[in-house]
Amino acid sequence: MAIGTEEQIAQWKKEKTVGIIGLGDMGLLYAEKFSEAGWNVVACDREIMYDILKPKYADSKFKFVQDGHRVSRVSDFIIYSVEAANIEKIVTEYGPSSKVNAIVGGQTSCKRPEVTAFEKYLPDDTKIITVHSLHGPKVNTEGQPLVIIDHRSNDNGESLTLVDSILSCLKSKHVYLTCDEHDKITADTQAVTHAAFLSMGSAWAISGIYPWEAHDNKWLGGIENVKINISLRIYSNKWHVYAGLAITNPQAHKQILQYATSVTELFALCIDHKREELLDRLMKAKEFVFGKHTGLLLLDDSLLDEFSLSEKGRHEKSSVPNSHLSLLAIVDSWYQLGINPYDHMICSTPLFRIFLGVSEYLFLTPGLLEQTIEAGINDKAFRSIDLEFVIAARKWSSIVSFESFDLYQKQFEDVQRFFEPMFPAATKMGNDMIRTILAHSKKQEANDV
Ligand SMILES: NC(=O)C1=CN([C@@H]2O[C@H](COP(=O)(O)OP(=O)(O)OC[C@H]3O[C@@H](n4cnc5c(N)ncnc54)[C@H](OP(=O)(O)O)[C@@H]3O)[C@@H](O)[C@H]2O)C=CC1
Ligand SMILES: O=C(O)C(=O)Cc1ccc(O)cc1
Repeated sequence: MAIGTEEQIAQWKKEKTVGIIGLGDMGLLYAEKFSEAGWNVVACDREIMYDILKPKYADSKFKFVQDGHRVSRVSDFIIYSVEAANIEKIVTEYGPSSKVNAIVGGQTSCKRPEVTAFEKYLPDDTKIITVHSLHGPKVNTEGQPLVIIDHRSNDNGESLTLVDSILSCLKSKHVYLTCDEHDKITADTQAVTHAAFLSMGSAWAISGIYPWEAHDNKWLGGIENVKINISLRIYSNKWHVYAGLAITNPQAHKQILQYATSVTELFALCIDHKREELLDRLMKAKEFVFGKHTGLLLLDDSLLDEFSLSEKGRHEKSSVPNSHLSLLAIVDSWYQLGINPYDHMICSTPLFRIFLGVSEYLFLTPGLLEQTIEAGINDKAFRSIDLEFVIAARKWSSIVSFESFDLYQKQFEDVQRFFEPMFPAATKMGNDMIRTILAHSKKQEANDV
């Protein structure tokens, strides 16, 4: 990271303006952080919302204006923090108002469509340096990966130094990539992670199950708490974030399809009682993904026992062996696609790291994988929910490959309604759980050095 000298930054804070178009969760996070750090910030939301939102931002440190034209005209670094599906339309509208020589970027989760819109609609004098914070708005920005893509600046790093300096107040880890490197990595990491947790939520909802309440202790214990809390965390968010990330990234379609295929094939091996074939396939996947693993595990199951959404779950310890189809399938997908998930750690979201952590725990805890395979083959207790999980994984994959934002929204919101009453408790529990996991993984990193 090349940030300016103290004097240079102090001077820039007097002269330069940062513009934010779209004051949703991420835009507001940036506007508040930058203005608190002493930068001049001008921000807007949808024009028709101006009068309604004006009182809300009256006491803010940033200046709230009517629309993206007013942001663009005065800003030296403009960030579009809007829905991915609307990026082209919004850049068409405000792009031509960009200040001469401004640096323009965005926060959308897939960069090719965003950069294509910038190339098409921004004046030639503008520079394109775009960003992506690899975490949600409720996560502490400190130490999280922040991707920066210097796509068009041609000024020997001068614009990049300004951008790095502005972003430095987030205290994130700056990761420099090209647009296509970014989209490939996020397809490998985020898109498949979301597909798995979305499918779990769909399967529970369609079966009318609140897993933390199940009388037969099927979803008790640390790994189960992770599945429940992360799934509910995703469903408590806005559907367009996940839809945009998966649908607009062609590289994600292939990964999500492979995940659905792995889920289906592993389930078929279980119900056909093809034990040897299942074992052989999972051992190959284990060797490919975890063969070179040394040191401590990212996660410890017992660390997570207390994060149950039910009183009973926090106190009772006797869980039943689960077939863990969702976790077996992710490791199988990585193997089938030749992806080493550890290669992407530098550029990973908290949810991806947690998903890798529980998969690693399942495959590397002595005896657990064998117990899981046994449950998958012989225990009928999880059959019906596993069947719903297979259907859900395939449904999500079809929706993404048909690029249907409408179906995505409908499918997402159906499940969202089912879990809605639990969101306040799940958000609190999920935040505590993620904080514990992140603190634990920092300790592991220190131990591994
Ligand atoms: N949430 C997350 O965890 C992360 C999201 N991202 C990405 O960042 C972007 C923003 O996400 P997020 O903040 O969560 O989403 P939000 O929906 O909270 O924010 C988007 C905001 O942009 C507003 N908007 C829409 N059209 C315009 C316009 N023409 N002019 C000005 N504002 C407009 C929206 O208004 P309205 O609601 O009325 O449409 C909304 O307030 C998305 O592309 C998302 O994929 C990236 C990292 C993390
Ligand atoms: O951590 C995750 O995967 C999240 O769900 C939050 C998130 C959503 C969209 C992004 O572009 C980046 C992070």
